[in-house]
Amino acid sequence: MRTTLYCSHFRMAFKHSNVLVCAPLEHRSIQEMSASMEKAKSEGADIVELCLDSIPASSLAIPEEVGRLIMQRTLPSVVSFRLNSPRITKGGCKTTCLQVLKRALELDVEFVEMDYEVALDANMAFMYKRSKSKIIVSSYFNGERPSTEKLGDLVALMQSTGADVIKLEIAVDFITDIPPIFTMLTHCQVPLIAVAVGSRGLISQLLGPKYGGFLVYGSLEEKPVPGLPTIASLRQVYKLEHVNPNTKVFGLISNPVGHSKGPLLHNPTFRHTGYDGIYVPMLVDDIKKFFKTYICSDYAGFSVGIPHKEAAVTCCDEVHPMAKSIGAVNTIIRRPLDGKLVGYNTDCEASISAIEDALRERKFTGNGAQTSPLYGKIFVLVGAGGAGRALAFGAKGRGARVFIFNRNYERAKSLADAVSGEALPYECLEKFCPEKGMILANSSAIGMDPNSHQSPIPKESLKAYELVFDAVYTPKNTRLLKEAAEVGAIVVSGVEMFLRQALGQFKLFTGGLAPEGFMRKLVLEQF
Ligand SMILES: O=C1C[C@@](O)(C(=O)O)C[C@@H](O)[C@@H]1O
Repeated sequence: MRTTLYCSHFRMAFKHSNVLVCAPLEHRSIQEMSASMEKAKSEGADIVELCLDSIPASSLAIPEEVGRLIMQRTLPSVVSFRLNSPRITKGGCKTTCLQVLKRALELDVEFVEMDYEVALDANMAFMYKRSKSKIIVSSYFNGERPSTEKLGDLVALMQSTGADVIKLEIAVDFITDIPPIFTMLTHCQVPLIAVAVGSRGLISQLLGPKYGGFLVYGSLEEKPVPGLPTIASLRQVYKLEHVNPNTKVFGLISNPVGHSKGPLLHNPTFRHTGYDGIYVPMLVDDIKKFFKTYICSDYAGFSVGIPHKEAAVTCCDEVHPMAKSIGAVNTIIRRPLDGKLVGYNTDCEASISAIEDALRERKFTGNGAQTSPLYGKIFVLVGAGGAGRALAFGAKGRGARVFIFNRNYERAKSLADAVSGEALPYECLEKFCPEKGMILANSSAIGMDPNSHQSPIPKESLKAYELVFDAVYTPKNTRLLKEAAEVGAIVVSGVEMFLRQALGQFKLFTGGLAPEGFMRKLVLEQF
């Protein structure tokens, strides 16, 4: 009880309310660590972890240097020296470990963190009982997926060492390995830090405050760590101080996922509209397994990105007729009424309306206000994945003649058959020019960061097109769009499609209206 009270008082002492953001600092020298502490402070960290085992023992002068670092700290600190941690490849030296921790305890640094094995050392227990420092006792699992029961037993043992805070770090291979960590956080009676380590572990940090985690780790802007959010994103994008046990979780299921601007758009919009939600990137390998694992009603809605849009159809209990005919879902809602997963496609209307508006606005000479400017046009589509399907069905629905080019011809053929279009071998794209003034739409990932030097088609061939659209939105101005503009075509950026599909999603997520002006302004600022 004393500990719990202490910890909540400790948290309240911070300017950022109930969520502590901790920057773990791993460096080869005390000087670098000191400099990083200043950066962490300026980026908005509440606390730093001085990971002293990351400094080679030969260059670690204890007690002088370590003492100086602690005494001159400019942020509350955790001094850690782990024998069993992801940082150490050869295994740390126990003598050095004990000397470092002893020095930190003598100086009453705010927190001292040690491995469970070290905490069992009678000498150490004696020392930490005489210090004002709070003790974090930690355990690290690599390769093993401990069950919730095993974790529970371990926490009890760790607690019996007199720990004030327990820390569990579990290396995960898949996002579906994370839920036992959330279960532990929810049920644990002592202050607990429980995190999944690795690139698939990100949501264990972002959702930690929902489940009552003691703190959240964030990396420095200049030293990103896979699976750790940057401190800046925690402060400016996710604003975890708003997250509470009732917060609804929305996520982008995609692989890769890091390129997405979705979190930058949906999170501020939730706050702007007063909706209690958080939108997080979910690096998913197996979408079926994902939905079998994340069954809680708090996981209220999802965007679906590459390469999962087609497989997503089979994960839903119900699919909107338009998404069904397209054969791709980019939005899934867990219907509050009965918990059923319902799939939609907001890509189709988003992309086609963006193209139509650009034609109407800039060039269209008219075939009647009621008719789509795509009517009767040749619509050349590159790519036949989930986004390609939405474009092909949309264009066909507007009366365009659809031609599909895809590296895998069979996929192009099957989509072409579905929209009564024509599939052609990818190699023919360059010379394809049955008439001038065609529409070109790239739905493949060609040209997406980090491959922004690529384009699906040579510049010379673009002269045959009146309008060129690129579903890629990172970068905003892809090579394809730059070259299309240079040859005089109307260009429509994937950013416009991204915004419009997100507007549709936001309505489905919240059951309310999407503030279009606010979201458009955000998108313009972000890109
Ligand atoms: O294609 C996209 C883009 C997206 O995957 C993203 O990058 O945020 C989100 C999806 O909903 C959408 O259909």
